[in-house]
Amino acid sequence: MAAEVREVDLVVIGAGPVGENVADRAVKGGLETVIVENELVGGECSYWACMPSKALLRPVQVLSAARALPGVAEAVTGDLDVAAVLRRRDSFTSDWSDDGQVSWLESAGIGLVRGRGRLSGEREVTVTAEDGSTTVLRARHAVAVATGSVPNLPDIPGLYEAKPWSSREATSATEIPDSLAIIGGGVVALEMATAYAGFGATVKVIAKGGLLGSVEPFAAERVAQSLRSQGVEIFTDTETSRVDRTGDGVRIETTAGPITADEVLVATGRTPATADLGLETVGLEPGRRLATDDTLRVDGFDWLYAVGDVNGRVLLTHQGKYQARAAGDVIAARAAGRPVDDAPWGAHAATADHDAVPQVVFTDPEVAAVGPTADQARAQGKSIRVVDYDLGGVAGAGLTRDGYQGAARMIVDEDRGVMIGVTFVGPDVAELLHAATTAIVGEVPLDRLWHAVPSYPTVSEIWLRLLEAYGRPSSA
Ligand SMILES: Cc1cc2nc3c(=O)[nH]c(=O)nc-3n(C[C@H](O)[C@H](O)[C@H](O)COP(=O)(O)OP(=O)(O)OC[C@H]3O[C@@H](n4cnc5c(N)ncnc54)[C@H](O)[C@@H]3O)c2cc1C
Ligand SMILES: NC(=O)c1ccc[n+]([C@@H]2O[C@H](COP(=O)([O-])OP(=O)(O)OC[C@H]3O[C@@H](n4cnc5c(N)ncnc54)[C@H](O)[C@@H]3O)[C@@H](O)[C@H]2O)c1
Repeated sequence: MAAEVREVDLVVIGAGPVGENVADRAVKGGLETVIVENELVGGECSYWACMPSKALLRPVQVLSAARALPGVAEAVTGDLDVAAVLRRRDSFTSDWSDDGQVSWLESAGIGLVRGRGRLSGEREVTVTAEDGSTTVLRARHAVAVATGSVPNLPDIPGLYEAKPWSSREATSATEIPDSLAIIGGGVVALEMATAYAGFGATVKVIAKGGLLGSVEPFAAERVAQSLRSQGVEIFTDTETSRVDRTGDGVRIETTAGPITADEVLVATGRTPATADLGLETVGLEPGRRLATDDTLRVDGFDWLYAVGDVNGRVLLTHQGKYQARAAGDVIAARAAGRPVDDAPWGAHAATADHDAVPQVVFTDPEVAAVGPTADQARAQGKSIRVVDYDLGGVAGAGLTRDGYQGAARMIVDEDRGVMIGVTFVGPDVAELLHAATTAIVGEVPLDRLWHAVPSYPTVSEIWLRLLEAYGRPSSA
């Protein structure tokens, strides 16, 4: 069967949140654009990651909040209705149908070609559909790779054969096992430990190092304490040497002794999805991340872009979509010969990837952080001052729940008089984060920040307390 050949301005491989946004911006910039998708339009985030995981976590957090509030606690007499929680989760994944997202592609003027896309030479992508038919897509201007990432499976004897869960099975489960062991101590591990413990499963976390390595240690410690208080067993600095599926579950040999459970979830990070992408046809090594400049153009190419998880810059949906806006716009600008604004903080540069990446870990308590931790800032050679404050001491926090426990840290760059990093840990801190991101990106001087008055009595009063603890610069 002869391959169909099509020529368009831009070919995007991967219709996750990032690929969709690259395509949308490029179409808005005047480019004829086709997107290639092998599974579901919407990608990992929509069906097996952000959306279903947060849909699983929210009821657990709400129940915990209700139980912490006298007058409300008395009204909550039962446990979670797990079947109802799973049904609500299904609605967020549209029952794993991408009809809605396909309609959106159509309305946005983006062409869709279903199948596995592989580079087959300069500016060329060959798509193999499920029925084996092929389409050759030739790009007049650019190819953008937005194929995301795949879970790591560590080389532990017996693990592959034991058919462990990945985050896909954990986020799409239709039944909750009585017990779940989790290998890994990162974000996926602790969010899923929170959800499954909330559903009544016995959860054991096996981390080869510490927990939540990317956040301030005091925040990770509070999450660990809370999980332990819910009955989650946490083994840190624990190596796994073997995994076997037994008649009634799994048996995991570790340096802390054997651990048994009905299921085992492996949450040990992710690898850029470049193994089967035809990278060798353009002189690149398969399996590696595609390193880019700040306009998301792959180093050494003038037509190849890599956006989102696949470039390994930041593995977060919102940051990938931020990159996508820059990439779609710059591809369109370069194609039309319009000026490119790739200076730091310019319209075509993903500068925030380096200095101002916000992330919320939706555990209970939540961790919300942006910018470097104190250790990271010191390692960067910055002259910093660290300001800590007890979040539970803020009037709004006390109103939010009785015995509110939380902490806040602000990191100030003493040479510039601006904050560069903020961490909150506590119930419902997620929505506090954007104010911090705004102040960091805007490089708002601390003496001006005193004029941004938080409403009373909200949790946002933490900003005033942090500034007071630092001291008003003009009155020093
Ligand atoms: C359990 C979990 C929870 C998460 N929660 C959050 C969260 O709360 N907030 C957050 O910001 N981030 C979260 N993340 C991270 C987030 O999911 C990713 O950063 C995001 O999905 C990256 O988007 P992407 O478009 O780059 O890749 P993906 O979403 O992985 O999309 C890539 C798409 O490309 C397709 N594809 C791959 N190869 C090919 C090919 N050769 N041909 C055609 N199509 C191809 C795939 O099928 C997929 O649809 C979570 C991740 C996990 C695992
Ligand atoms: N709320 C959110 O923003 C959110 C939620 C989930 C996932 N994510 C993103 O998805 C990505 C993947 O999450 P993740 O938790 O899988 O990765 P991660 O990088 O957060 O954590 C990986 C964990 O696995 C451990 N590990 C690595 N190799 C191991 C091995 N061989 N044996 C045992 N343990 C090993 C590490 O020590 C670490 O604790 C992250 O980059 C994260 O930012 C974000």
